[in-house]
Amino acid sequence: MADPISLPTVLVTGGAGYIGSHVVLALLDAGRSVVVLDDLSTGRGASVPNGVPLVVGDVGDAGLVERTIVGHGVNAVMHFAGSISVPESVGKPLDYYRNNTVNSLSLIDAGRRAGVERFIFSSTAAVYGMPEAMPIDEDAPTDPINPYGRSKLMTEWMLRDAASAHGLRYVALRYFNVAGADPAGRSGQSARVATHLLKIAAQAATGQRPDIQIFGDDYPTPDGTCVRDYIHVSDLADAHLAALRHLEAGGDSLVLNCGYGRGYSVREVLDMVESVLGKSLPTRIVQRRAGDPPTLVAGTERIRRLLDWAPRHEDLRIIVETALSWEKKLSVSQSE
Ligand SMILES: NC(=O)c1ccc[n+]([C@@H]2O[C@H](COP(=O)([O-])OP(=O)(O)OC[C@H]3O[C@@H](n4cnc5c(N)ncnc54)[C@H](O)[C@@H]3O)[C@@H](O)[C@H]2O)c1
Ligand SMILES: O=c1ccn([C@@H]2O[C@H](COP(=O)(O)OP(=O)(O)O[C@H]3O[C@H](CO)[C@H](O)[C@H](O)[C@H]3O)[C@@H](O)[C@H]2O)c(=O)[nH]1
Repeated sequence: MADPISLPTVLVTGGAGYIGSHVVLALLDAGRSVVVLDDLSTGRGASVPNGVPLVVGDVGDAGLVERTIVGHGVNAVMHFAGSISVPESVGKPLDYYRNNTVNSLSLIDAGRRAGVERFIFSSTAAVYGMPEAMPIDEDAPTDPINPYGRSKLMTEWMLRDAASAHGLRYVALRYFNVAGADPAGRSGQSARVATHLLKIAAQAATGQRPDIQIFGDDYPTPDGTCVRDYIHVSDLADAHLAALRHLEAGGDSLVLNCGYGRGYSVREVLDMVESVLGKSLPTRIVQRRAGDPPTLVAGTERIRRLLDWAPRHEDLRIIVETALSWEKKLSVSQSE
């Protein structure tokens, strides 16, 4: 294990949220020291482990960011803080450009002024829009179809240009469908407003909603429902550590997909939920949701090769089991 004294602290923005909290755990497990900056707009203070400093504030507050970097001896930033709902971004585009693009600009610039040389950014498969060829590799055209995807792609561009001009190096990770929970039960998806398929299914499984809507069963896919590449959140966290090690070893800037390269349909995911539960759940076929591509599957050759990343939780059953265990734990703690 690395000596925590000899390695600089990592600033994790959005570390009180779903994915950020799993990355904080992975960093601690690897013996790294961490400081979290989060405004708790969707995250929970309780998701930040005891002993990890939590700075409550806005990632767009450049003075606060610089003081945090200098005060904690930070030399790498992992940037998760942002707004994440595609449909909300269509109704409130300027909020998304402000929180995702403008605040990222402020963070990158504050980091640069304070001497941060390594930056890892949460990007998204939404930058590809409606791609034709599957699996999607990183050289596929980027053509996002909503403000969320555009707000993230602009941040990738800012990082690319800042890297050329100012010597920082970065890894932009384009996540596909993140799901599951820490296998040790320390964190999980705790969003107050659920939109993701597996979170919705977990809420139905724990009696928090009467049924699950399936958004369309007339897509050009084997069973008519949309196909997605679900990646376990702890494997995604490992990818962040691998990206950090890559940058710390002097590696070049990279843009990488994060997925497994294998797709499951909505029905297949719900079948697995029912198999794990040992009972069926009420489902309803409703209209297609606007903006859903039929199939999104990541090309993963690049991340496996360049980061030497080897996922440990690739089995859909593990993703579903960990998500359900977390939801049970959360619903018990919320009812207490
Ligand atoms: N969940 C997914 O499937 C998915 C897919 C692709 C990309 N991403 C990206 O991953 C990142 C993390 O997503 P998540 O699912 O953990 O969401 P989340 O909402 O659980 O986490 C976001 C965190 O950022 C914080 N935050 C938001 N705006 C902030 C601000 N201005 N200043 C400080 N903190 C702020 C929130 O309080 C929250 O803790 C996001 O950037 C998201 O766009 C997520
Ligand atoms: O109640 C639900 C919820 C979802 N779905 C379906 O399940 C699939 C997965 O939907 P999610 O909302 O879980 O995830 P998305 O594929 O829409 O979105 C994910 O991928 C996007 C990129 O395309 C963004 O990165 C986004 O943040 C990330 O969660 C979609 O076909 C959706 O229509 C349902 O049928 N019923």
